[in-house]
Order: sequence, then C-alpha cells, then structure tokens
Amino acid sequence: MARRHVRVVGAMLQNDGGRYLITQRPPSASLPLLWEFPGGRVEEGEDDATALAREILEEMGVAVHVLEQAMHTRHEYPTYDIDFRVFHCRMAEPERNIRHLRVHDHRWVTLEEMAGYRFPDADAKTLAKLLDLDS
Ligand SMILES: Nc1nc2c([nH]c(=O)n2[C@@H]2O[C@H](COP(=O)(O)OP(=O)(O)OP(=O)(O)O)[C@@H](O)[C@H]2O)c(=O)[nH]1
Repeated sequence: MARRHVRVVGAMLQNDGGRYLITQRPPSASLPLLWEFPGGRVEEGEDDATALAREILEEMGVAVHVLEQAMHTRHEYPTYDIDFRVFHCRMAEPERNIRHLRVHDHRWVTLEEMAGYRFPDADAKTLAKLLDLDS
C-alpha cells in the first residue's frame, strides 16, 4: 500500500508577554499526550491559513489571525509522512476564552520552558529555529 502523505499546519502563536501557546494531544489520539503547536490536517481544497484558523477554532473555540509562514519541514513517521508548515499567529480574542474542546491541556510557555516538554519528532526543526531566535 502507498504511504500516506498528510499535510499539516501548526501555529507559532505568541502573546503580548512573548510566551508561546502549546497544546497537549488527547490521551486517545495518535502520539498521545505529546505537546505540540496547535493546528492539524489541511482538508482537500482548503488553503493553509483557513485550515489553521479552523483547527484552532475546533480545538479551543478561539479565533486567531494567521500571519506569515515561519517554517516548512517534512518528516517520515513509521506509517505516514507529514508535510508540516508552521505560521506565526496572534490571538484575535482574549486568552481567557480558550477552552479544551479537542485538546487535553494548554500552556503559555517561554522558549526556555518549551525545552522541558515532549513534542512529536516532526517538530524538532521548528523548536530548533525558535531556540535559535532566542540566542
Ligand atoms: N497540530 C500539530 N500536529 C502535529 C505537530 N507535529 C506533528 O508531528 N503533528 C502531526 O500532524 C498530524 C496532525 O493531525 P491532527 O492532530 O489533526 O490529527 P488528527 O486528530 O486529524 O488524526 P490523528 O490522531 O490520526 O493524527 C498528526 O499526525 C500529528 O502527530 C504539531 O506540532 N502540531
């Protein structure tokens, strides 16, 4: 069978205090309880910015502004490949409106704190870029 190719978008969502939003995958999802950049799969016929805003609305019930692309990377998992694009984003409404609709938990973290969370393997390049920005 052909390998599955999945197009994924994620948000590098920074708040006014310079912290980044990370979300925890549900215990029942693939890669359970890992932390990630909020986002998800791009659907057929959908553009990246629309998909990213839709995923964040579905996962946390909040609207975001999708800004410029920060990163593009590909990663091979054992059973599928992902084409992963990360976009700078800003909240379009107060942080207190965040709800855990399809995420297990969320945190606003500094870059220093981010290093203490477990992310999927595909995020290594994005994390490295973020830490590099800090140096
Ligand atoms: N949103 C997001 N997804 C990521 C990141 N890193 C990474 O490898 N992924 C992968 O990209 C895919 C995102 O799809 P999703 O989270 O919407 O997954 P899903 O519920 O539709 O289906 P799934 O549970 O089968 O993966 C997953 O395979 C997820 O593991 C990340 O930082 N953010």
